[in-house]
Amino acid sequence: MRLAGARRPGARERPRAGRRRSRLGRRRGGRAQGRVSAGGTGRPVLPSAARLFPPPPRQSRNEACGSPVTEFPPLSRGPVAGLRTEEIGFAGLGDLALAESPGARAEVLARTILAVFDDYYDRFRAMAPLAKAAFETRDWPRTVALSAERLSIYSVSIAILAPLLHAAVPELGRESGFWAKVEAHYLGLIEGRYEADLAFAFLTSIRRKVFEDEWRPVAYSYPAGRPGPAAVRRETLARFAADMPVPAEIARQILSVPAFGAEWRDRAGDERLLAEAIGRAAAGIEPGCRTVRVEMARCGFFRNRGAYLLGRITTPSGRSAPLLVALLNPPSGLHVDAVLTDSDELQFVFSTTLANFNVTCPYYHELAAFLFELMPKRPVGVHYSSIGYNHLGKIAVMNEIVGEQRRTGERLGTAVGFRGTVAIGFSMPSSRYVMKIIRDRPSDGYKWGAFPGVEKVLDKYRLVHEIDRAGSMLDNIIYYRVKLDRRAFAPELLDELLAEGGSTVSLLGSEVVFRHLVVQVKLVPLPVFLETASPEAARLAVLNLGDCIKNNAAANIFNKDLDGRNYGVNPIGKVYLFDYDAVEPLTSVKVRTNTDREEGEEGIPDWYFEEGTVFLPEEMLPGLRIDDPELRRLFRTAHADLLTVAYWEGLQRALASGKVPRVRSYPEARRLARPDAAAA
Ligand SMILES: Nc1ncnc2c1ncn2[C@@H]1O[C@H](COP(=O)(O)OP(=O)(O)OP(=O)(O)O)[C@@H](O)[C@H]1O
Repeated sequence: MRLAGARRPGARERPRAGRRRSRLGRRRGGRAQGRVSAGGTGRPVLPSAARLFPPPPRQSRNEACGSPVTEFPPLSRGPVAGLRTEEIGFAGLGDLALAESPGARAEVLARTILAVFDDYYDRFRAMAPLAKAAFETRDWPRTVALSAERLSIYSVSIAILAPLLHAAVPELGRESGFWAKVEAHYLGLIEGRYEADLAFAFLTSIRRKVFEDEWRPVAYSYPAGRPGPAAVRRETLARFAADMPVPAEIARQILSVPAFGAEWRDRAGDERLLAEAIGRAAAGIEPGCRTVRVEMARCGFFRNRGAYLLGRITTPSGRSAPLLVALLNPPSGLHVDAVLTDSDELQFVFSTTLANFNVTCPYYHELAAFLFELMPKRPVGVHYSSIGYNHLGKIAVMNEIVGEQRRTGERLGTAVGFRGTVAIGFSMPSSRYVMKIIRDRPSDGYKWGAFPGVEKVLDKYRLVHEIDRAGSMLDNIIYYRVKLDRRAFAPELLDELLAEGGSTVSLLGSEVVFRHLVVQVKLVPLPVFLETASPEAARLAVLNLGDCIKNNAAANIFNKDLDGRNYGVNPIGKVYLFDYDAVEPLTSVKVRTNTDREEGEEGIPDWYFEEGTVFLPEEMLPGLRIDDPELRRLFRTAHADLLTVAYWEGLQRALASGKVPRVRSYPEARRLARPDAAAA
């Protein structure tokens, strides 16, 4: 971590944790240089000149619809309401007493695990219709609760069942061949099911938990006995065809796909506007085309206060554009808010930096494949995660990384950019991912006093995975007990991993075993990006950096290490925070100013001695590592509010009172132009 707003490492004093008001604790030389302090800082602060009622937080430039940001959740998860796993686990295991042979016991165990999986999967699937109903009835707290429950239900089921199995089936730990028997029975039981791969992944998760075993990607081929891909695809996508100009009738059919049970504000008007938008997109990809085909996923995508319909527009020459219809349901009624037809814009709506979608379609492979066709710049594994199949996404991502390595023969080496003091980042040159581990101890240059330990840092990464990342923080996939081929590592990296992360990394024959491994999508670290970017791209990145900081804040996430090195730029120019060891709830931060100063003890401001994180917004700019004076000016002008106490305190008040700012996920310009738009 680095100090927010800090100069280059070494250029300023490191704040000490827990500094108190004391003559011994004061700094010499007048002005303290601390922008954000993990411990205390101190010097007098005059009553702030901040306005009592600051303007509401500005909406981010790169976003535009309506998804409320959830509040900062506690680190520990509560039980999932109504989960029957424990009940089922006990009931199933009762039959073990009757089963005498190892084969019979293995079968009972396989059936028990499958019953728990079925319970989990039933509940998981029930959540999408519930999310749809919550959207229709505007039950927003329910929507947020469902989204949180959906994220945790898989791991909670496993966490409950694994110790039960351990206690009830002692031979699990003793007899090495017993698990193979369980697996063989289980495979027989799930054969032919559509969700067999998910069921199998569930078994391996249980196995990993029971054995505290190393983790290995589940390579499970499509099981036979369920509809083949073509048949399923026909069921997954609805198809429409029309002559140009596109008639409103086509739009009517598209809007009927999820059969919304809510009152429309002006359905006929929406049908007309949607048809026009489709026609414009078709003409855009093939000027003068006479006909158009539209394929729509036969489901609704629900997230926070929004619902989305997803499809593709194809012209006679075979050119195509994605189609995303964004709907809102405010008290004035259900309506189409925006229509998007650009892949990069869709990519942002489907970003895993936002909450997952609840999707009313069970065919997750076909949906993930369709999403990949529409947004090919994102790895396919990430598409599974964006529709809530995080575990399959996790497997797909690991398979992709292993596949990338086999295909390119590249080796894992230290990631491009600054070496972290807390983490070691590594990747392959053409990989789409970065992996990292947390060091046993921070390296020189660590600025935050006592190191809280590897687990506490991982907790922060887990926390960010579990919240709505407000379109501004990368998701983290955390693997436990994963092993990778030793030959994939550059020797210097391997030496560093073993030396600096010995409690996490070890060698096991030809494998490197990790107790934890964080994987994120690879970005270009901001300072590296700015070194080579065109002036236009650099300007956009600097503007997006400000938006990113604002969206972090709207999610109640404050990165006290406000240093440009912790932010990265993706292929479509968006900026995200990727380093989480210095994140804190914004509501716990003390926002202070240097400009208004009370007479304090020997000219030292009171905040210098305050406990906790003290943040001086006016001093944040130097730390962002925007070296070009023109770009710095641009940031200062476009994001002047970020440099004020009023902005941050206003946001803190909004968060504290539950008035959580909305995060928008598509550009304002894509909203449908209506005569009543101002009123909406
Ligand atoms: N998602 C990512 N995309 C690209 N590079 C990354 C990513 N995550 C990490 N890196 C690289 O790995 C390095 C270390 O990662 P990270 O910033 O998380 O470490 P850290 O020790 O927490 O940093 P700090 O010392 O600022 O606390 C980064 O400086 C960057 O070069």
